[in-house]
Amino acid sequence: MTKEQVIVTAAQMRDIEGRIFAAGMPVAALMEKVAGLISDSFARRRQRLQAIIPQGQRVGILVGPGHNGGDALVVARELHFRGYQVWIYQPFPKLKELTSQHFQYAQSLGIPCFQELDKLPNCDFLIDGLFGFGLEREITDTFAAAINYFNDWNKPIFSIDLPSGLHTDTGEVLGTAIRATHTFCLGLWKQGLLQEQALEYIGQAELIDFDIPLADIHAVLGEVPKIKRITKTTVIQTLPLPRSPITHKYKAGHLLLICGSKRYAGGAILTGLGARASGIGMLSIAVPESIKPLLVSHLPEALIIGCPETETGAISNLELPEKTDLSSFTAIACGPGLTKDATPIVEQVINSEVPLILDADALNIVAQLGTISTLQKRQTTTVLTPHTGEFHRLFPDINYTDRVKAVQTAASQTGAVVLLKGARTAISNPQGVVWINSESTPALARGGSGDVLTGLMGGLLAQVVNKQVNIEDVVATAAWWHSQAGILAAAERTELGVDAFTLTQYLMRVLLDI
Ligand SMILES: NC(=O)C1=CN([C@@H]2O[C@H](COP(=O)(O)OP(=O)(O)OC[C@H]3O[C@@H](n4cnc5c(N)ncnc54)[C@H](OP(=O)(O)O)[C@@H]3O)[C@@H](O)[C@H]2O)[C@@H](O)CC1
Ligand SMILES: Nc1ncnc2c1ncn2[C@@H]1O[C@H](COP(=O)(O)OP(=O)(O)O)[C@@H](O)[C@H]1O
Ligand SMILES: [K+]
Repeated sequence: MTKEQVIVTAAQMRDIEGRIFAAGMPVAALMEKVAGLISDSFARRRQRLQAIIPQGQRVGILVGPGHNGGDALVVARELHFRGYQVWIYQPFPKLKELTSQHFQYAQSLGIPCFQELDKLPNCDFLIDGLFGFGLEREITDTFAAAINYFNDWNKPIFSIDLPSGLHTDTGEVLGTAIRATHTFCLGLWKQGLLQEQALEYIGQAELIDFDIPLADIHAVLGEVPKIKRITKTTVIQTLPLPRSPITHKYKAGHLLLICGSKRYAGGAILTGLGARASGIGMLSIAVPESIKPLLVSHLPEALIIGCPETETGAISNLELPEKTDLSSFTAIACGPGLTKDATPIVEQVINSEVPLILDADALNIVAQLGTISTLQKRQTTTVLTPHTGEFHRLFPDINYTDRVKAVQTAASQTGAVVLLKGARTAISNPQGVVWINSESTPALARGGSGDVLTGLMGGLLAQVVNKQVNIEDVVATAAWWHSQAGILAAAERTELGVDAFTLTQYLMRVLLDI
């Protein structure tokens, strides 16, 4: 486990912090260290912003009553000595002791301090140290008004630990919250920063590592924490790289994709292209007979299985080649573009004993058949990849405001690994081990990008399923890879330039970078 993978709640962070202090680290020394690191990072970022804000020397520091405010005051002092024009806004009648001492010292240095909004001078940046992980109740009255006022300034805001007003664990807005352009998360990632509802407030998030001993993290979270961020480390451990020099095509997985209909032919192509990018040894794609020529022209390396079709152009029954049955495949991915008319096909694959990914229409069909009763029958690996709408159809009784809890419940009820898609995709296995994909791009919010993910994941699963890997690690690796391709593509082509086909062309580039 690396520190970049760790995710903590406020209570866990407090316990970890408590152990450090109990071991002898003085609170004031830790605050100095943290604030020094923040000041360095702020100065580096400000330099990068200089092209946009040429003068950029005037900094307003927002100070709260607790140690988040203390951090901010040390940053104020540091920036003052580095030649910035600093002022402080501190409206609270009572401060924690250490914070109060730093406030007194800042005043003695002649840094202007204000309690009222209408007296504040102009500035180029704001640093937000109003509340950190100590915020547990709604912000109201003067303090809420102040936050809204600063948001309206439209200046870059750098938040210390998390944007003031966000709940540390759920990411929900407690009354109102600072809309930061940048967040310096201190020590370990707070769970709230990885929740979708917090995203509009965080801006760019950066972890400030202040050398928390791993032993303290393990003591509080256990040797293997349950909820983690997906990072390159997991991905490198999971990818089927390097390949064995003596492998052959049948050893590198045989994936069966079941997808597409006359109406949704493109979905089948995108799923196939996603699978192609995974490096799969053998790829078979079952589609309705009438779209077979189209698939052949896009994926000449794949075995396209043309199946009999319904009047509506959906697959009516799986007609596999001679001497082949479902057990001939190492994995099956089923769903994109199928339409609901393919119900018998979905029932058939669910009854097989092959590792199975269900997506899109296959999920809607499962919901109609009865999610839990249908999936509990399965003896082998099942992966479900719903977006929020599909999730709701599958699990109408699960509240998904806390997406982490929702995905854990869904996985435990069905015995499947569940991936809940979104801006911050969350993945859980039935035992509640969760991965959160914390780097992505809204460029992916386009029809067809989920089909690419299903193909990619199917291809990975088929290659590694018989090796000693956790299925949730494979699913997480596919999600990470897919998002990184989106990020890379958006960097070169803007957030509007990443259609699903283009996305498939960037998948391989991600691997070159690792
Ligand atoms: N973890 C670490 O290792 C390190 C942590 N560090 C820093 O400490 C921060 C945590 O500090 P913290 O515990 O003092 O809490 P913080 O978030 O500053 O604010 C709580 C204060 O706000 C008040 N308050 C609460 N709600 C309110 C409301 N709605 N409206 C008005 N007031 C409200 C509450 O007062 P009370 O509840 O008593 O009224 C309390 O005084 C952390 O985020 C990080 O920046 C670093 O310095 C070093 C390394
Ligand atoms: N705002 C966003 N930020 C990051 N990723 C997103 C965002 N919106 C959607 N995505 C990703 O894009 C993909 C969309 O999948 P899905 O909704 O199944 O699309 P489709 O069914 O059209 O292929 C998912 O992987 C999802 O996580
Ligand atoms: K803050």
